[in-house]
Amino acid sequence: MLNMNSFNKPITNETSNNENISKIQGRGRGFLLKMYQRQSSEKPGNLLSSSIFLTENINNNVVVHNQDLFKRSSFQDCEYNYETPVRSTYIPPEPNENDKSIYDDGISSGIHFEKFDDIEVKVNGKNIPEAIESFKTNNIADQLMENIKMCNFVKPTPIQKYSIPIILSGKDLMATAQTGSGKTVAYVLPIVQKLLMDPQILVKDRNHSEPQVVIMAPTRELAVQITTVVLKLTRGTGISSFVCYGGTLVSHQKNKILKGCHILVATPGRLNEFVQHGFITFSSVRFFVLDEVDKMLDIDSKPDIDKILDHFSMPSVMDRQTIMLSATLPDATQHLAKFYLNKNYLFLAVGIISSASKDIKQNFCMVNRFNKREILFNILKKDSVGTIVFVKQKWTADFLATYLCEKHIPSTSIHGDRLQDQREIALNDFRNGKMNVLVATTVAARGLDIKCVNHVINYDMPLEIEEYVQRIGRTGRLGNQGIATSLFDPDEDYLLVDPIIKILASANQEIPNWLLKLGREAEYIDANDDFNKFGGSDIRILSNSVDECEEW
Ligand SMILES: Nc1ncnc2c1ncn2[C@@H]1O[C@H](COP(=O)(O)OP(=O)(O)OP(=O)(O)O)[C@@H](O)[C@H]1O
Repeated sequence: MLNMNSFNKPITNETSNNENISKIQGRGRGFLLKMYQRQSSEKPGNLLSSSIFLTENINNNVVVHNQDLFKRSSFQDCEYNYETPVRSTYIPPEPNENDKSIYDDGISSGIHFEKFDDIEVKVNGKNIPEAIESFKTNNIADQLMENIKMCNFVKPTPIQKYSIPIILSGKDLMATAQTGSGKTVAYVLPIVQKLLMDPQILVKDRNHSEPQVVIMAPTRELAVQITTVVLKLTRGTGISSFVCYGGTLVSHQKNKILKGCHILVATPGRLNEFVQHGFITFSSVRFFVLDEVDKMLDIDSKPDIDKILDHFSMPSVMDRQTIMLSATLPDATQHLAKFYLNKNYLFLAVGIISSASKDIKQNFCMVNRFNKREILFNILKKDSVGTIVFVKQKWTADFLATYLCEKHIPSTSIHGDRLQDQREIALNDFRNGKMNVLVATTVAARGLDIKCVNHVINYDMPLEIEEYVQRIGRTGRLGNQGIATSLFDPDEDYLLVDPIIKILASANQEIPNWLLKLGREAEYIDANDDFNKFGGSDIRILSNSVDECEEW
């Protein structure tokens, strides 16, 4: 039987019988918990159950974290890959077309929503259509207009003012705007309008189906969220949509896909699986969207995207419309992305490229690896409601969530080793306030639009500045104010000193003296450095390959 006290013993004692001892030295209790489970579960009658954990260790008024963790058999963390994951049998809940409650989950615009209009917008390229000031223009279909009203969208956000006419004009688009500024609607709405204006027969048979729109997202939860936006805007239009993503029962998704859909939202791995089996071909594709394009074209995901775009059935760039968006758009991504776009694509940037939203108050706290956990607890014991805590590793997510539960702070975790139903339950529990804290790895860093997020804490700093911007962007959305607190360990995070200083300066935030000092000591920054020169631009301007550049 497991006693939590055993986790406080030195690691060497805990694992002294284990032949893998050298592997797990330095690991935390979350990791050990799983090792223990693995050992225990091998012995009949010694199964570790959540109820044991519950009764022995947690007071009744505290919600228990990850009961399911104890039932799981597969655990992988970086180099530790003990078992091949089992094929998932999870069937996600079906969206009900008549369920109007989906319209309740959007974030309401905050006090700074009107200030969005003051942000500088740049559009580069030829024949730029005029921006719209209201949704009521461009002959938007009545049913679509009705759906916009149901969403409570009174006027378009700046990215929408420009992207809607651009996409309606048939141009390819690469666009960037700060986190939480309505980029999803910025492409879904004009695509739906175009499908309604020019309907085409849906091609499908018993063996395969051909979506007309493919929207790709890097994470499963984001794909599901995008599908909800699609559902909100397509209600009553006859346009069908489907989301295919990993961690769910393949045969179930296959059957659904073979029924045909106009709009397919997908994560790369599962889509490729269906494409390889011939269940999906792209001959009917009219629109191809890469959301979070910088993530989709990074070293891990690009091969999957290439497979899809190089597929024999995929129409050429001239015969499809390609749209790419992200809040963070490094030059390197632009260099890669231009090969997937028509060469006359338009480049749209709202605000400083890759900058953080000014509605997020960014705090920094210098820590070391030994005092971090206590500092986190001290922050959360004051107020923990609606907090996402980001960590680097999966086991840290489970460990911290368990630790916080022990401290009577209802917490759950989301990371890539949790089964998909567990991930969705964790997210829903956080969304509906059952859990105050969501401890997350990078899987929750991008795109997630959750009403209640007041505070983002970087328990571990990310490796890249883009991820920092994306993580803190889970709060302070749509003109609402939010707080981000980063626990900065100079020994670990020294490479981020310079980019963080620039991000803080570009968002008009106070830069802590210790951070400036660290920057100067490491000679990262020049005393005369103009921090406000942060941000990128359309890469074609540097090479003089764009003929027209207009600024609004
Ligand atoms: N015109 C609008 N008026 C009011 N709310 C809107 C409007 N457009 C979108 N929203 C809402 O804004 C919120 C944020 O939108 P969305 O998630 O698309 O932002 P985003 O820019 O894609 O963020 P991220 O970069 O983090 O992915 C959503 O809750 C959405 O419903």
